[in-house]
Amino acid sequence: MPADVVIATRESPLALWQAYFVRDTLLETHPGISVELLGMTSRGDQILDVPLAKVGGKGLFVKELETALLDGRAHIAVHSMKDVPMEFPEGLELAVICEREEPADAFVSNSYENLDALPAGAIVGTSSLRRECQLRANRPDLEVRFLRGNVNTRLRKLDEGEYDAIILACAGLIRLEMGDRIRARIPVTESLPAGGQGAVGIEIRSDDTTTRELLAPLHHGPTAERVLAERALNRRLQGGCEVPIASYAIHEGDQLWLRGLVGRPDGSNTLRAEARGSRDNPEALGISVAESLLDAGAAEILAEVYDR
Ligand SMILES: NCc1[nH]cc(CCC(=O)O)c1CC(=O)O
Repeated sequence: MPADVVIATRESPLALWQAYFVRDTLLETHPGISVELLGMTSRGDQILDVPLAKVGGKGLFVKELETALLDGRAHIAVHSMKDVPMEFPEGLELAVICEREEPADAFVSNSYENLDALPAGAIVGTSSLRRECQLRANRPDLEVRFLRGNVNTRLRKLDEGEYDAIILACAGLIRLEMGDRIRARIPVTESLPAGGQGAVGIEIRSDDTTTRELLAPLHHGPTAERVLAERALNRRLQGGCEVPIASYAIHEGDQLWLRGLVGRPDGSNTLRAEARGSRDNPEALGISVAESLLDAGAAEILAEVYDR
């Protein structure tokens, strides 16, 4: 007997945490149903030594999970919202967005308290072009070096002394119970987060109303408003977390305040735009901030990144 809900999941520690979180919440909300995990190894986890933008970037992590949904081997796929492509394949859609964890980037180091404490020439590990461009713009004297792999691999490389510090998402560390590795939360004014960072989303087949109803209680409206605004910005700029685009929304009274950034990875040109808008129409806000960035020259910067 297949379970009532089969969750397709990657097998990295963070992906498994997210899948178990959704399973446990479903079981609490609907006592008596059965939930199973279907693990799959994503190509994104295997290719460690080249930038994501070069290996098919968008959706690398997501594709195998989506195939399992379309084949009927699984009912849902659980994703970090910042890794989910802006468009869904025919027949699939985002059903819910769960409550956001801390969205900021984390400064992680065994020797230094925060970014300001790093001496000139210190080696900082990240493979995110978004983190790199902001880091270089703030601290052109640092040396940014490439770093990929799952959270544990990155921490190991730091501990082995390859880097003076690394930048990770606070959310991943907190979820993996390694929040004590966060030496400093980097203010969003210094490292504006990626669209969707810290939020978990659940994808289903569009025609699967049974599963959609089971999932409904997991939806967190305020998080969804923020993430929809952020993703609308990314969608208008046609790029996700593999390109140097940041997008971050918060509530301010009954409005949403969205800040966006596009930067040259070398830190030499960083464009910023922001706007406030109705929380009833997050998409319109995302598009308008994206258009301000385009007016300022974002398309040229992004084209350079894709050509590298
Ligand atoms: N691209 C990998 C990835 N996808 C989601 C997270 C962290 C957790 C989250 O944002 O929900 C991470 C690791 C990182 O950026 O440090």
